[in-house]
Amino acid sequence: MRETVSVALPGREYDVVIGPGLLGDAGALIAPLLRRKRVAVITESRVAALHLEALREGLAAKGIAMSALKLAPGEGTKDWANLQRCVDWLLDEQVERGDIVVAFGGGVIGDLVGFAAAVLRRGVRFVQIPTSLLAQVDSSVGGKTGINARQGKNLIGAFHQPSLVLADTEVLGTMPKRDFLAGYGEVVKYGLLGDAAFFDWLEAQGPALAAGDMAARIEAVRRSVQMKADIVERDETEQGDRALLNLGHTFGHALEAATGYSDRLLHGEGVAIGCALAFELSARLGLCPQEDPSRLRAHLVQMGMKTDLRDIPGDLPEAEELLRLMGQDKKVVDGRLRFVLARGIGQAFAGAEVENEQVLALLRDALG
Ligand SMILES: NC(=O)c1ccc[n+]([C@@H]2O[C@H](COP(=O)([O-])OP(=O)(O)OC[C@H]3O[C@@H](n4cnc5c(N)ncnc54)[C@H](O)[C@@H]3O)[C@@H](O)[C@H]2O)c1
Ligand SMILES: O=C(O)C(=O)C[C@@H](O)[C@H](O)[C@H](O)COP(=O)(O)O
Ligand SMILES: [Zn+2]
Repeated sequence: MRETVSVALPGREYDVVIGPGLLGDAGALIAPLLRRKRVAVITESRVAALHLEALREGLAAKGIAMSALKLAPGEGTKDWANLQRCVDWLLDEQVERGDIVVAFGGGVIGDLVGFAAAVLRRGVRFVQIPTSLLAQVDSSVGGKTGINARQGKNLIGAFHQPSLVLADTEVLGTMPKRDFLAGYGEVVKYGLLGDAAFFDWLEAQGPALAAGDMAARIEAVRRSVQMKADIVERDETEQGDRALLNLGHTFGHALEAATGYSDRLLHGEGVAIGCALAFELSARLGLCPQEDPSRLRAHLVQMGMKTDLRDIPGDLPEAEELLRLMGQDKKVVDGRLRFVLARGIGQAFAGAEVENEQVLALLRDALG
């Protein structure tokens, strides 16, 4: 039950290995990349308590020594202070240019540690060992790394591809349900953006996947990663097609900013709500039939996920303020928002210009 997806970027090809029990084999899988038998692992306390020993043992099985830095869990860790902490620690550990840094955790750790590796000694190689569903299906692949700024989400960062990704689907067994379902928001995104058959499959298999069915988990990770790899191979630095992976994010990132990157709204929850809004906007603009946003919402409800602005606890700012926050989106051109919209499920397209009034009307209706 092991799958491998290759990301074929010229000169920087790497494998994404997917399946149960990979932590135990981490030493064998990482050893070919090493010049000396040691790695510096950066993780966070929740993941460390559950899985760091298994990783240590897996590395030790091939005589690889491991030192570890444990950060605090949560989105707040993706900041300047923790970037500095990572870089300081890696320098204190005398990590050389030829060494490997390991990011062991969810998307927060992957983004932060990948960025630290990108700037350390002007770039050292790193391995992603994603432990959350979101990180396995999305953030560990494709090389977007970075931290959040006061002004908005992921505004400081670099493209820095990992040298290897090990997605051990067994570690997903310890994920809290809410975090797991947030990651499912990105899985649904893949069906919506370019693969209607995958969306059909998720409608049928989503509940089994959430209940822990290993074959379903491996299949969901494999299909998502394969789609991401195909897109990243075509457009590594988001000059065109890669923006498809941003479906739902213009809304989602603004909502994360509006809720202070707190646990009122997790990234994947914002993406799911953002996808619902993007489909609703597409239907209002006559781009897709109204059945599509309805079908999407029905599936999110079936999975027990948030679908609406009204599902976010606490007060949200008014529509005008949400639109202002959306203005920090990296797809903005000449000060104007560009949306990823859809002509139907599995048929997203990037670069859509929409009048502010139409976005405001949608947001006002959604805020109720
Ligand atoms: N670089 C990219 O392409 C990309 C793509 C998507 C999302 N992201 C970023 O990823 C972040 C969200 O990632 P996330 O949802 O993994 O968040 P996260 O890293 O905060 O992990 C979610 C929660 O799950 C816990 N956790 C992780 N693995 C676990 C396990 N195996 N068992 C028990 N608990 C576990 C963590 O401690 C945390 O509380 C956001 O910052 C988002 O911007 C980046
Ligand atoms: O890999 C990509 O490209 C994505 O857009 C994937 C997203 O799921 C992810 O959240 C990404 O970090 C968002 O990128 P950003 O450029 O909008 O910050
Ligand atoms: Zn995302």
